[in-house]
Amino acid sequence: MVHIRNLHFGYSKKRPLFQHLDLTLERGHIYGLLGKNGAGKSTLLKNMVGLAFPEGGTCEVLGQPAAKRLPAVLADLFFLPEEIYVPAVTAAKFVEQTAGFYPKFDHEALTHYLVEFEVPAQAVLTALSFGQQKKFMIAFALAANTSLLVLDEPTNGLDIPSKAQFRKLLATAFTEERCLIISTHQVRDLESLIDTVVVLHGQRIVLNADLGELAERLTFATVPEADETALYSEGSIRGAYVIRPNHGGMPGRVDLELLFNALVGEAPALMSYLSQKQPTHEPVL
Ligand SMILES: Nc1ncnc2c1ncn2[C@@H]1O[C@H](COP(=O)(O)OP(=O)(O)OP(=O)(O)O)[C@@H](O)[C@H]1O
Repeated sequence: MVHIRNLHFGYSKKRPLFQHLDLTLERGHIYGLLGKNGAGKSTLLKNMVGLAFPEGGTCEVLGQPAAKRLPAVLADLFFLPEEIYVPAVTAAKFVEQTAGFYPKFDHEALTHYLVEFEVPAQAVLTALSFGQQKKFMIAFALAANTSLLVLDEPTNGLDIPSKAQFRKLLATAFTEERCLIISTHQVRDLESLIDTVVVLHGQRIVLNADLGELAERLTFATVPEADETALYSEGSIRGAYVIRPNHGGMPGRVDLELLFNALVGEAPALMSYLSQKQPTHEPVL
């Protein structure tokens, strides 16, 4: 679905944002793209959807260079940017004017999503609150039914019930034919939704791993004191949060926040442990 090889990109020559960046995304997965503020998540997504152009390397989407922005590719991908701008028309008018660009657009699904999100369908879009506008666009993005759906910080501006609703609707709209990538720096918003975690750090992808596999390989715990078995530890008022190897125990919950902190803190023991085995669908570390 998305094949990025040896991507080089920077807004200025002096400050490259990506160097030797590789990433593969496949159908049937919901990817969570995590990275610190300014790591380049939005920029990476823009390269994928043909709104930023690689300086070196290749970025292919649906078998075509993303930068070509071929109509057939654009009809089968939807990109929802972090900042949204809606026109001063009703939802119905917006749908009438734009749904035609997406051959698989599902009008019934849109009605259902708008009801679930409690977005008034008759209102002029610019008269809606920012959160309501965002929910309208998320509903539209899901209903467009494209093979590739790229959502940049979709939960920004959503209240707590809407975030839960967002996770529910996304899970409903997902099929094995689709590939979803969602960026966030609010790691907890994606827990229980994504199946694969992608971490962007230091100009490259430092992790692209299946959550089930991570749960089999790692355990996350709070202990009175970290010992030498910890691959990574972080002090807390209750003791220490630790990541340890899971030696054949039951897979538990992956603490995405702790894992993220470890990866961007460049925890060498964890990096080395994870690199010992090739994950199923992308080189890690
Ligand atoms: N159009 C642009 N022109 C010049 N620099 C830019 C442009 N867009 C982004 N940048 C810079 O590129 C870097 C990465 O920005 P980007 O928005 O991709 O990061 P991000 O990981 O999405 O951040 P955040 O989590 O804060 O949204 C930042 O230093 C930013 O200032």
